[in-house]
Amino acid sequence: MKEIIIATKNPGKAEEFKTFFAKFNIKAVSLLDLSQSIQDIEETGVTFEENAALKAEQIAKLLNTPVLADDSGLTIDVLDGRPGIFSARYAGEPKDDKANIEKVLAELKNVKVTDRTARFVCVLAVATPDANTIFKKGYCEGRISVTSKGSNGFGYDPIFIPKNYTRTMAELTSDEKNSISHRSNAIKQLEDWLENL
Ligand SMILES: O=c1[nH]c(=O)c2ncn([C@@H]3O[C@H](COP(=O)(O)OP(=O)(O)OP(=O)(O)O)[C@@H](O)[C@H]3O)c2[nH]1
Ligand SMILES: [Mg+2]
Repeated sequence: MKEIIIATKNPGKAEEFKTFFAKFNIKAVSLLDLSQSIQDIEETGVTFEENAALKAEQIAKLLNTPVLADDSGLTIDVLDGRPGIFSARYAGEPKDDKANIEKVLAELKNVKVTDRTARFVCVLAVATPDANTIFKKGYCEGRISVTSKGSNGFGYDPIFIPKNYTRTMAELTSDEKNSISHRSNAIKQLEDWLENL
């Protein structure tokens, strides 16, 4: 079976990549699966693209093999796009999904339902040792709920209601999330590349 390294230490993302790539008969191996410990890559970029490239290119160089990285986040219109590239650590170090959710809900406390529009963004970068890095971008439109609901998924899923749904992303099954998510919309654009892997 073909394999690809996914430069992530986020177990929620890793699980989603394994499910997507199994459909292409490709085994997705995350940094959590490797026996050697890999240092954290500093995400010093100012865009999703820059951070995805930093992760993919540094790990591709280290392992001398093609590597895919995902930089993603939630952008909320009334917060001028925050938390954006800072989504993982919006409430500070260490990374804490629950604290991030509480911070967002507090910031949107007095914001009415129609003004709570937001979207998830996912940028994938594929780095190979001897070719230019390629990028694909996917979105998922929706709005921020008033309370946190559901226990599937990760991150902000319990407070994100996708467009045309009444349940939060964390109340959807993983198949439902994977059919509409920002990550699946980005991966769909990689299909040709995956077929030639
Ligand atoms: O509810 C969510 N459903 C999703 O599907 C999703 N995708 C991204 N996010 C948020 O954005 C951060 C990414 O930051 P990020 O790209 O730097 O990843 P990360 O630091 O978690 O892991 P790594 O891949 O860098 O190792 C994550 O931690 C989450 O807070 C999501 N939240
Ligand atoms: Mg990160």
